Amino acid sequence: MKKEGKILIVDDDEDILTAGKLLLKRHFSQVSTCNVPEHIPRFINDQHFDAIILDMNFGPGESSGAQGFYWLQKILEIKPESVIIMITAHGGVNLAVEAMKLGATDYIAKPWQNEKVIATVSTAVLLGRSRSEMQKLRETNKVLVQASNPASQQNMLGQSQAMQQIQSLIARSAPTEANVMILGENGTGKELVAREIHQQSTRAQQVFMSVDLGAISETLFESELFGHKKGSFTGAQHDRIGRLQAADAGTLFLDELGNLPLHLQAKLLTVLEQRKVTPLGANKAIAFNVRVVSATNLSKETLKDEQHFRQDLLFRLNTVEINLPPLRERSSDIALLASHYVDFYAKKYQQQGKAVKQLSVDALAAISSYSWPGNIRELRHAIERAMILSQSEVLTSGDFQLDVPSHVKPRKSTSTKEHRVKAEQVGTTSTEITLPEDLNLEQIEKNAIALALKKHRFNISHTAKELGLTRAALYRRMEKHGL
Ligand SMILES: Nc1ncnc2c1ncn2[C@@H]1O[C@H](COP(=O)(O)OP(=O)(O)OP(=O)(O)O)[C@@H](O)[C@H]1O
Repeated sequence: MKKEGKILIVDDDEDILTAGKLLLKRHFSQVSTCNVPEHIPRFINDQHFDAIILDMNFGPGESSGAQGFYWLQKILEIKPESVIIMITAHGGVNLAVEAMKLGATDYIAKPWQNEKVIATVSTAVLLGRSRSEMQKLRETNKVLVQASNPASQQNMLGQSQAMQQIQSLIARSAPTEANVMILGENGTGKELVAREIHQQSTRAQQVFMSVDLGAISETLFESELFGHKKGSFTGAQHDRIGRLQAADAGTLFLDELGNLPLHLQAKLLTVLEQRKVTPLGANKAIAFNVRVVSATNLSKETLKDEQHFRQDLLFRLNTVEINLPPLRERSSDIALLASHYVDFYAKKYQQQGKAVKQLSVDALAAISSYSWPGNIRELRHAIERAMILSQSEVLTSGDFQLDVPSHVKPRKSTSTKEHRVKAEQVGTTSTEITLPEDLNLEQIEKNAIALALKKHRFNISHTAKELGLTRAALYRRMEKHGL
């Protein structure tokens, strides 16, 4: 039976070409021949060959091998992954050895033995196919890396003294291999800082792998991070590479580190110390090389409390510590951020006929004095919401309704059909939700999420927990409702 394999034979001797083609055609799916070496570039540029069989000498009386060496190098220049077998004259082993030093894979000595030729070419074809597979994977990997570090990523804005210090800390620590821990409330921009560190590091061309430790269930922790072998647990139908290995050579961003239970902290520490990971069901550890950037909204005090966080893991991760201040402590950045997001959403909603272009002076004053418990994420959402709802070109303070989100504000209605739920029933202190008359489920969901976000000061993990959702599911719903 014929094997898959595309082979090119290059020789100026027509008898060799005919004999080679007849022999190999019986065993491989495609055999092409070329009797003029100058045509090689056209052949290999036009199509892919798993193996190329190349004569050592072209032209009568030639025996130095110079032309063979020349074309060998030329092919490798055009397609470095090419697998080349040299044809040498009887006794030309020394030349073959030279050729292999220059990158040839093997050689066939003339006169050849058919079985030996088939065996040599079969091995070369296998090698050629795996090299081109590798090449494809490398290309795919490049695209994925670019997609994971999009150029369109939001720039870090902020000119306050605090932000200038953060920028300087990033610039100094990014080019080193030091592990960095970013502390800050939810929505202060920890992930943005992590991406910035990656971008300014020597690993910028490699992958940025984000792992949301708050979103991975305890049972899946090992399989997600370390990977698993097929059959290692019920449902493991294929081998799967873990995130640590997938991040190899790049930056591993451990988000929501504070959500990791103590026993999993121990496991994480072990693999980070050993820089080796054993996938579930495997018996061999695999080395990996990552630079770790982590983030948490836990306070320094909580992190230093052994009941919450292993101190040995803390010391491993916080070689450099970056403390992102809440937005209320850098309110001089609010105007810049707000005008950036007004422009951003003006472009986004242009097509839908939204005319908003700027903030009024009173709007700017209102948002500058608000405390923004959800930080920049809340500011961003507040601007988007105001722009969606506003009918005019200028946003006023009324468009923001900053003390309580507009959709959970009590209405002064006396309708007997209106159902009111006291705030205590959903655990808030002062807000009363008004359920709409038609009990529209979408609206109720939106209200519940907005209320829970506010209650938990935009802490995504706590909000998700209270709502009985995963963090990822909560993010999806926030996106859907424009929250
Ligand atoms: N300095 C900044 N300039 C512009 N946008 C910012 C800045 N910081 C944060 N943002 C925006 O605010 C939002 C929240 O940022 P990010 O996700 O990085 O915060 P976080 O601290 O990691 O949040 P969480 O703790 O909830 O995961 C994002 O939309 C981000 O683009």
